[in-house]
Amino acid sequence: MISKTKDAITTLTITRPDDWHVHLRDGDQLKDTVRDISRYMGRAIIMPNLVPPATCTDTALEYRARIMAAGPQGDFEPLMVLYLTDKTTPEEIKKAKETGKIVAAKLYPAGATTNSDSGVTSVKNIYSVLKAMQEVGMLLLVHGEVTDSSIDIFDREKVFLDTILGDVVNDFPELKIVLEHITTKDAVEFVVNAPDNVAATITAHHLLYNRNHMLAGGIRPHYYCLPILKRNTHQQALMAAAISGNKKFFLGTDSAPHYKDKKEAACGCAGAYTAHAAIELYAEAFEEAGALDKLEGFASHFGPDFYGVMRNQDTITLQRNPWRVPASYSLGDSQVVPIKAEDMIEWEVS
Ligand SMILES: NC(=O)N[C@@H](CC(=O)O)C(=O)O
Ligand SMILES: [Zn+2]
Ligand SMILES: [Zn+2]
Repeated sequence: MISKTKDAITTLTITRPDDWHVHLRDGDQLKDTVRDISRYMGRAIIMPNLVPPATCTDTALEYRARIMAAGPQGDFEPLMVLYLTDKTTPEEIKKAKETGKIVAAKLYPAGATTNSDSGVTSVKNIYSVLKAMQEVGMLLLVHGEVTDSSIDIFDREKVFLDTILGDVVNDFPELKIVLEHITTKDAVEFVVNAPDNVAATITAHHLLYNRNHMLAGGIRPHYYCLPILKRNTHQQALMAAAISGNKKFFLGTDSAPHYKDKKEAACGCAGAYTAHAAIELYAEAFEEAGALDKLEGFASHFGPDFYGVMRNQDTITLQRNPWRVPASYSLGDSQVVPIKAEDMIEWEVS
């Protein structure tokens, strides 16, 4: 439901959204990340790239218990994910699935991103695991970048699609696959042309920004994330996909906090924090594209439909009420600098 005064839309009520890709970290950071994610998200897919990673059923369930102990608001439900390694077994997949609390497993090519060193060194090493996932109906979530140092960082997503993911899609026709945080026109086309068991998440920051925001007029480390921001033509292709109404594209923030001093460093960490204003940032992007009416499908319908779970039954309301984002938020015993720090956000969730 949309209300207008004169021409501007002032309130927007949508089915409660879910976040299909988020990093909550662990330890004393959980009180902060869990507070933010559970403000209005119904459910979230919790990424397992902890130190050490959540590679088995027991560690994933223990992590879930720590998230619940951090005191989420409302009926927030964390959906857990197993971190795949070369050593993951089909038996572990079956055990995880039987818990009902672990809904997916994550393929990190070893070395591709933050805390991915224990990831998979060759997708062939996990073919028996992918077969088991296909059989039991567990989703495969993919960080889609090659790690070959000879491949330019701006090409790593496309090369992954061409040399790795295409074969996986062909070899496992019944396996549900989510290509996470897509960043290129090539990825949009790959997903559009793939069968219905292949979908993708899109972050708010890849809709709002391109590599100029990170690199023109000074280097801005808080925009540095992986896959890296691309040129504006790719940003436009992502926006077109997000507002297309195509059910294969849905919300996954990839909100990934790192301490301020770890970002503002000679060798800064990859990851952007957006959970302080997740749906608000998407609303800005959709409004800029003149497509606020497409936000609900993307944020609240297509994700649960693809995962095969019920849509949330209640709603949230966004109001036009511009507010200034703080310079930083507390994160554990330190600080995180959020996206749009000290800048204005147009929308507020009431
Ligand atoms: N996206 C990022 O730049 N970083 C994520 C890892 C990931 O999702 O690839 C993180 O955990 O910090
Ligand atoms: Zn990733
Ligand atoms: Zn991520």
